Amino acid sequence: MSTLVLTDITKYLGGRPVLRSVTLTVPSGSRTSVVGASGSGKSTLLRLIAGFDIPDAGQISLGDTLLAGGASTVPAHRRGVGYVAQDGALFPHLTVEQNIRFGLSRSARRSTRVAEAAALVAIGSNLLGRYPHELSGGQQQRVALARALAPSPQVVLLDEPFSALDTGLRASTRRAVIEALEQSGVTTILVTHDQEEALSFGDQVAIIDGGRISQAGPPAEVFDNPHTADIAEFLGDAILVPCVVRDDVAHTAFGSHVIKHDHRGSGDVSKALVRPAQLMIDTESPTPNAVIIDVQTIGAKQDVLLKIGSTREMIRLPVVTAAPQSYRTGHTVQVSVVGGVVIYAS
Ligand SMILES: Nc1ncnc2c1ncn2[C@@H]1O[C@H](COP(=O)(O)OP(=O)(O)OP(=O)(O)O)[C@@H](O)[C@H]1O
Repeated sequence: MSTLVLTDITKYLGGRPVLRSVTLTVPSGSRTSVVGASGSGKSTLLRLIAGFDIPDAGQISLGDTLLAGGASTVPAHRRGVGYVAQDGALFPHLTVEQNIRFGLSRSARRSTRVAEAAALVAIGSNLLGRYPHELSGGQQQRVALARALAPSPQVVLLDEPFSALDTGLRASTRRAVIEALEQSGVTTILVTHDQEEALSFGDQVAIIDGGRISQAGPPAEVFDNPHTADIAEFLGDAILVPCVVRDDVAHTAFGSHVIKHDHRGSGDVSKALVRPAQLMIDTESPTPNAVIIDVQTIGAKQDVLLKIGSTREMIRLPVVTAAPQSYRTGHTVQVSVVGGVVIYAS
């Protein structure tokens, strides 16, 4: 078993706490993404797991082995942890084959491990003799993953491995990497500042903010039920509208809604989270509740700015439409919400 457990990890750098009481469990063979803004502590967390640095407090264990935080620390090269850096960090003077072989023991070098690892990341034998500069960015990242997987590590750490790739290559490389990780069954942590990447990567997403994990759980659950309004906004387009709660129903300028999750705590004034995908616009309704303030057409998409009811609330809504003329500045429409809302204290 290679379940990775971080317990109460704290790390100071330059006299400042960079990680504060971080607790996270990554079950054996599963994938977790850690997402946070620049400087939130993501790379520091990976460095501690890899063994490049040690925590000031807390423990890191892998299966039954205490890696850090005990009487002694297991050194990086004995941890069974592979690491893939942002730019792949391939050795430029070594071929693909030599790069993948680099971390293998003498006996493993003679085995079929190099060919297996290359095949796992879909690097064909025709590329094995090439040097890194003769590969595309996506191929370089896949070779870097093959090099990390070749020694059969228990854990692989990916530090923003797709961020240097352009959009199309990024999506295809990500799919190839996920497939290779799935086949190898290795426990994986990916750190990224890209919310979509984090939400689509694995079994668990952990949000890190100012060195603390603010929420962790299955991606669909975390997206559906962000514990704070800040997390809701961080994870994707969020409309937060004032609401009044009466008889366990949330009343907003859009109408009345079922409350899916209530995070008001002791606060009484509240706001409701609505995702743009929940909004329906009816241009023919006899009971309009919003007026179109501005429309911008970008190809098949329209960006519609609406003023809701008699409030001062404005919302900007991306709409895909086959009939762009439906939305005109000054027209009234009815906006309704499909599904329930999550509410927070204001
Ligand atoms: N050696 C160091 N000495 C002092 N402060 C450091 C050191 N290394 C990192 N920091 C600080 O620790 C904080 C967390 O850094 P870290 O690199 O872990 O963040 P990150 O979330 O990975 O950021 P990015 O997405 O920009 O790579 C930052 O504020 C950074 O300035």
